[in-house]
Amino acid sequence: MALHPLAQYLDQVPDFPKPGILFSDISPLLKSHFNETIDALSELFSEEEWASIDCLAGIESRGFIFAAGLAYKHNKGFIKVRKPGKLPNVCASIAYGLEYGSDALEMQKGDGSRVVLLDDLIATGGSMGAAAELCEKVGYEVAGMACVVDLVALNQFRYKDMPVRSVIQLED
Ligand SMILES: O=P(O)(O)OC[C@H]1O[C@H](OP(=O)(O)OP(=O)(O)O)[C@H](O)[C@@H]1O
Ligand SMILES: Nc1ncnc2[nH]cnc12
Repeated sequence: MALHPLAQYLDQVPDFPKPGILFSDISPLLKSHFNETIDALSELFSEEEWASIDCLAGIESRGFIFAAGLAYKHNKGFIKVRKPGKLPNVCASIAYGLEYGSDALEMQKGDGSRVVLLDDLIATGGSMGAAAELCEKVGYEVAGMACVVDLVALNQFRYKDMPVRSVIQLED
């Protein structure tokens, strides 16, 4: 598959934040092509799908940027999936591993809304998987998952047979 034109605005940084990690930095993309990136994420879902979605859930911190942009574009609510110790009235938390470490995510109680989970990038799928599990644990229905960049070599991630949709697929 041809590389999406927005891929040229990613900066590939070797050995960050740890030796051996090739970090895909979205900073140039955010600075010059934010609207185009939100539009490309939006097109990953059909009009019918958007009509059936209640909220966008962003995974702290880079996921917040895209979930908030899409929430505004589609006039939907925004839900925070936060790192530990930041949210009051936490309903549940979950520990997970990611490409360069481990962490935990926390959420407040859900209300049965249908949510789409958003992040900037999927590497091992640890963060997205934990967030999806947590959404269901606190009482949301996961209607979809999406990110800007999929590091395809690092994951074959599925949550309950649901793929993570992505704008840019980086093969290596
Ligand atoms: O698929 P995975 O192996 O889980 O890696 C992907 C996650 O790693 C990064 O988050 P990070 O925890 O570095 O937080 P940040 O968004 O605050 O930079 C990125 O934003 C994803 O959430
Ligand atoms: N290689 C990578 N680049 C940017 N963010 C990441 N999060 C996890 N792995 C990453």
